[in-house]
Amino acid sequence: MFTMDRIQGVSFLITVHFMGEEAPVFHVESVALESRDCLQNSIDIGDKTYVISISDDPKSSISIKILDKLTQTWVVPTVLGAHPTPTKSHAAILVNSEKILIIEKGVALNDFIWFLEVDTPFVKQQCKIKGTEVVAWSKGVISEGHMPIVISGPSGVGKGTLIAKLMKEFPSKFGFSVSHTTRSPREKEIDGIHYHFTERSKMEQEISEGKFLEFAHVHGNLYGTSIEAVESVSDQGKRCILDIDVQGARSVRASSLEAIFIFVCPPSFEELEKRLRARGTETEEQIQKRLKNARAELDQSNSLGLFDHLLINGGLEACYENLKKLLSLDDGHEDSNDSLIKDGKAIACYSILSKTNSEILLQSETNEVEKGTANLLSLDLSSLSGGVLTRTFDQ
Ligand SMILES: Nc1ncnc2c1ncn2[C@@H]1O[C@H](COP(=O)(O)OP(=O)(O)OP(=O)(O)O)[C@@H](O)[C@H]1O
Ligand SMILES: Nc1nc2c(ncn2[C@@H]2O[C@H](COP(=O)(O)O)[C@@H](O)[C@H]2O)c(=O)[nH]1
Repeated sequence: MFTMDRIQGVSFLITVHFMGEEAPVFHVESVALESRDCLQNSIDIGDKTYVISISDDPKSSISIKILDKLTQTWVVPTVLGAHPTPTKSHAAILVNSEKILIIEKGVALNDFIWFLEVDTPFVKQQCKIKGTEVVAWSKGVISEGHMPIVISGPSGVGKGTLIAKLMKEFPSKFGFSVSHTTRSPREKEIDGIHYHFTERSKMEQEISEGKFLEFAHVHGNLYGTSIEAVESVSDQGKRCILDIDVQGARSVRASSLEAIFIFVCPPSFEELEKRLRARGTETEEQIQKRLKNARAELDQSNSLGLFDHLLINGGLEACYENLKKLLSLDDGHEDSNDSLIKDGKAIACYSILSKTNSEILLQSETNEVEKGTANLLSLDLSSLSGGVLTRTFDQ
């Protein structure tokens, strides 16, 4: 049976402080830290205590037990998601009432930050579906530069064309989230590459099993993004691109996947119709349906807090350049943490130094300075709750 993997997409910004540069800022308002690097950590949230222990079972690296303090009963929850790499020592700290941050020691540098989701919307939904206590692992992704990108816009506006250009120019940086759909393949579409073409009943079954991050009825068919589709892109160390409709974008916004949301607009409705017809992939009836839906999607593009960027696809080259600009790909910009992330072989040895409402500060315990890696890492907690991104309107 398919086991559900959680998305490695709960991302947060990390500021890297190098020794010998700015003196580190210590926060007077830091909470007293109860976290220790050890085999077992326990975290209190409301009436529950979450006990996080190194497991004897080699299949699950860390085991979770929950103590209900009112009834003094223990529950072993259903644990969803790809588990952290087995390790000998970890530290845990409460981020907020929804998530516990786990810092693993002695694992690859790109694999040491994990969240145990205990009461996120995703976990609440899964509790309802399964009728049991549920917790879910999600992996911390370092920096906004690795956040998945959600691209929406009316049918025929050029989303697929823009994505294809991006993937062609940056094949090792981006990976496409292959959606499932119940629509029939077009002439040149390949199963598993453009879509996973599937039967409605099979897809509905998998949706009910919680295997989908989002799904929507679009132009008379069912479309959806499986958790595995996003997970398999991040497993390749690539930034995931999702081409989904506005309903799907809304669902992703409400999920625990931190992403950048871009809406692509046509220069005019007439031009949209022209492109849709010129593509020649739909019947007249389907074109009419897609144009009708396009009006509704365009109306929703301004929904408060939904899209971070609106891109107008007038001239293709100009629009593509704007897309690259807003993804900081135009100026040789290299993410400040890339040196840290690329070195998957380096071993993490960070402990939790301080926590405020807005950040958690980690300190390296080894002398990483000579190796050129970070001595202090600041985890920006504001981006854990949706990340306020600047709203740009590109022409
Ligand atoms: N800027 C542009 N100027 C003119 N034609 C364009 C432009 N961008 C894309 N096109 C053309 O418009 C048609 C629709 O583009 P595309 O298939 O990429 O749209 P889409 O938004 O992915 O549609 P759908 O949501 O239906 O998959 C294609 O034939 C493409 O070559
Ligand atoms: N909500 C979702 N929408 C999706 C997904 N995959 C594609 N789409 C959107 O569907 C329309 C039509 O696509 P087409 O390939 O039939 O032309 C388009 O707007 C896509 O963005 C998905 O997984 N979820």
